[in-house]
Amino acid sequence: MEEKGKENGVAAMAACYQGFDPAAYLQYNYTPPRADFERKDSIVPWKLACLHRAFTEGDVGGELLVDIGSGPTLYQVLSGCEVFNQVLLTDFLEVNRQELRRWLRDEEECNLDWTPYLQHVCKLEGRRPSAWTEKAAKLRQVITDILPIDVHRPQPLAPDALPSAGADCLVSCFCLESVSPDLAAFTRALGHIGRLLRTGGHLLLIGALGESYYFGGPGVKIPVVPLNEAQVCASLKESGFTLIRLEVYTLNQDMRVGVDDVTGVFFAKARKD
Ligand SMILES: C[S@@+](CC[C@H](N)C(=O)[O-])C[C@H]1O[C@@H](n2cnc3c(N)ncnc32)[C@H](O)[C@@H]1O
Ligand SMILES: O=[N+]([O-])c1ccc2c(c1)CN[C@@H](CO)C2
Repeated sequence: MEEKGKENGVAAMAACYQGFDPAAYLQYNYTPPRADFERKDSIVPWKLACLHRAFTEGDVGGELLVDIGSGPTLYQVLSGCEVFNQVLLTDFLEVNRQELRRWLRDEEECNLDWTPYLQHVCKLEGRRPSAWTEKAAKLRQVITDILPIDVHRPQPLAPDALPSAGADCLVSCFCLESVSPDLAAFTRALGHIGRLLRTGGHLLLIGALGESYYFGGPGVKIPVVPLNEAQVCASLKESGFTLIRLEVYTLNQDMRVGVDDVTGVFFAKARKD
């Protein structure tokens, strides 16, 4: 595609995000039924189990974990914060970075109570649920910054954001396919974030399958690149990753709540060649 065409597509996506509403987004996706810790078929417990296993099975380690496109959510680093000494959160929008800062500073006006999430991950770790306060303290200790990011730039972060060797591990959830105008841009963005990761470092990627749109707030309809498993695998390979494991969750009717048309969720663990 012509350079102009690529820039127009990316600019159009950025315009869609101007109406993104963190509180609504959290309400749509991070409350029951999609986040019901009593339901075996709920999506969020499935994601937390994938992340817990991936962070704790022994091959992932180092100093620095970076979360790409954090949005207003913290769940994606609840297991990783026990493995890395430093965690960086990132997002394109100031409203999301503000939401995360509010939680970090333990301010009242957070739009979601993360306690059930902290308690659930403590349980996965074999700790008593009341250890959630220790996990919250650990998170506040290891998250050292919340940075602006644009995955469509060859250098998604500010030049001095990372050590020269890069991050030891990246996690990214529902970002690339939700911010890219098409599959080619998705794959390019995957390559851009791959450059933030050291050789041999791990990427934990969660994303939507078969999704063509989602609501980022009331009336804020955001287009999504509809992905299938084969495309995810091909894009990872093309971007210099070796796939270690791919897991897929298929939504049942109860999980389709009208905020998107997602049909499945993938979890990929990969290593940078
Ligand atoms: C669907 S949300 C995912 C949020 C969170 N990671 C989760 O798991 O729910 C997509 C996020 O990508 C961010 N975003 C939008 N454009 C971006 C870009 N060009 N580069 C990086 N992130 C972007 C949005 O601000 C939003 O927080
Ligand atoms: O069920 N979930 O846990 C969940 C969480 C976040 C998102 C989805 C589903 C589906 N839509 C994406 C945006 O493309 C955002």
